[in-house]
Amino acid sequence: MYLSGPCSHLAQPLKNPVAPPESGESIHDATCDGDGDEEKGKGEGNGREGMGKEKKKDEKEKGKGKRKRKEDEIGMEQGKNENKEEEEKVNKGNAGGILTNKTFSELYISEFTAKAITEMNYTHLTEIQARSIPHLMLGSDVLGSAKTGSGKTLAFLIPAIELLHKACFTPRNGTGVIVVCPTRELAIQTHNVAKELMKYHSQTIGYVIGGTNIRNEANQIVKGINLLVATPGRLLDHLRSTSGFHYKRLQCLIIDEADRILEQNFEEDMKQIFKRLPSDRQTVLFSAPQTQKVVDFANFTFGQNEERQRKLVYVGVDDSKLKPTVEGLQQGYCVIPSEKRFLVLYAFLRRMQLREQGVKIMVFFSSCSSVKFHAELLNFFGIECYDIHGQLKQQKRTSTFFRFLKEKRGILLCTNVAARGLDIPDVDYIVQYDPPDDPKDYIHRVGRTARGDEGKGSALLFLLPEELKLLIYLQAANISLTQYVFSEKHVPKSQSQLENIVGGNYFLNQSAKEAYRSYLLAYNSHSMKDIFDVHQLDLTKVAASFCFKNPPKVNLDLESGASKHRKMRKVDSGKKHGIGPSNPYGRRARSDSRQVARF
Ligand SMILES: Nc1ncnc2c1ncn2[C@@H]1O[C@H](COP(=O)(O)OP(=O)(O)OP(=O)(O)O)[C@@H](O)[C@H]1O
Repeated sequence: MYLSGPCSHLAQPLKNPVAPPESGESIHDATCDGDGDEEKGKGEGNGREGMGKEKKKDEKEKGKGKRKRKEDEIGMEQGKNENKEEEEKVNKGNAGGILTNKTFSELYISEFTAKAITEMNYTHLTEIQARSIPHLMLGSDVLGSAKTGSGKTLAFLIPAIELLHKACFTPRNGTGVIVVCPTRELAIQTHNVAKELMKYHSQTIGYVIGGTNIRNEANQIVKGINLLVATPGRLLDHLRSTSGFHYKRLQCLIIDEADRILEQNFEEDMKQIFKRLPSDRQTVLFSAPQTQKVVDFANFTFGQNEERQRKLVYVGVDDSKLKPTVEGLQQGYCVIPSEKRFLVLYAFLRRMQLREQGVKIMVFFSSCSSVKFHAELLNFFGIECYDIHGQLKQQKRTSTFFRFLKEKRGILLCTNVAARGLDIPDVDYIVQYDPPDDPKDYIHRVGRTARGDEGKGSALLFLLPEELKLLIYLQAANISLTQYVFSEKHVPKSQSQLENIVGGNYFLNQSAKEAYRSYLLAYNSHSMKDIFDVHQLDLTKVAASFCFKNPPKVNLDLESGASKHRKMRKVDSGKKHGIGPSNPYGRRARSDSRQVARF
């Protein structure tokens, strides 16, 4: 069931009807970055075929209480009713996968979009798509949440493109849809997916992100970009200073990874953005589940507007499922003393590299300096790897990202800048060399693997003995990890043995010191430092992992922090929690029947 013809109208009237199109007017690609790199990654992750045919009734909704609480908080009466009906209508189309039995051909969408979807090899909708697209197409404000890798991008892009199509937007009408993404790479990737979906449409598309030439972007914006993907800071810059930016007819504002937008301290920018954009637009928020932040964000977005809050439709796909990570993900941790961490990482990557079939690995660190240093060191030792972090020039960041995206095998060292939303095909392993900030960060990092329908992957968390308490916090978020122990025979005994293996003699430079310093800083300013035994860190051992025989002097300026910790130590003295390598989740209550598998 496709709607054909360029100007069929929405079931509900548009909020800001646009002027009729001028004949012959169109800019087919208003992409704002001269660097053609983003094109290379186009469609990489979209060729998933083999949609399951097996039909299986979905489990009845569980845990309604939890969702009810969320709904009450932001007054989503309408959403509650519609969700119930939707859940009953949408049945799973494949066991263990993310697809439903609903097909794209059942959607009331234009033939242009339908043709593009077919060419992208999508036939069935995922659950979040099946449940949110109908509401979005009716023009409702929607708050959508579903696990990582479950197809949220298409869920908001398809209705947005249909909206522009039905309203017959032309460049002259300016911007009709804005998609806000928290990171530059995610913005580029979202733009690429939208571009592929809009291949047969006449509407224009572009993106604006920090770190690129603002004047080139402004020139494109002035020509008219109907669907604009943007990072918040750069969007605000254009709203403030690009005089020909025509956004008064904006129909829809979409915010992807909404919780992250608040975390990254974009609140002020977002407030300014909301103030400038027409208030009668449709507003759409998408995020991973398990996050109170999204509810906060809905409150923040709609403020005092009770009417809007009441009408907001909440589509929470995985709220009733206990596990916040996907089925195809195998997850474990290993306890490694600091002086051995690099050696274990080296041994792990070396073994993976020797595998015949290509293996794709992402390794997360807590700071840019650490990524830089470890990339330098691993490349020196003959383990080729890419690196992405916030201190790289945007052009390098973008080109590295797309190179890794295309690789069949390879290693990417990164900070959390690569943790959210990025859809990198076929990542086999996520290694967390430094711990995540909190369970939510953990979920997003491991969400870079096992993506899409029946995706599979593994995640390995490196923990120092001082960091074991983190497992309790993960457990509280229903994330239970298996313990793995590295066989010592594969791990070089010491750094000097490693040097002998590669026959090299590398010199210590400023980057080692920088990395060591930022490691200590990250450790001390970690948002969950309260749960780490920071004061027990043995600096000599930590320094050894950065190739120093003796800890170098670094100025951390942590006087107050240190005394706070000493005080905390007094309060939290002894081993009340009972955590140790043999009992990583701490003392158990009698009723606790958790199983911890060990090897
Ligand atoms: N209907 C579909 N059928 C098959 N595959 C799909 C479908 N929709 C999306 N996918 C695939 O699933 C993968 C994940 O999609 P997407 O990036 O939209 O997930 P997400 O929910 O936004 O994840 P995150 O929360 O990490 O941002 C992509 O590779 C995409 O091509």
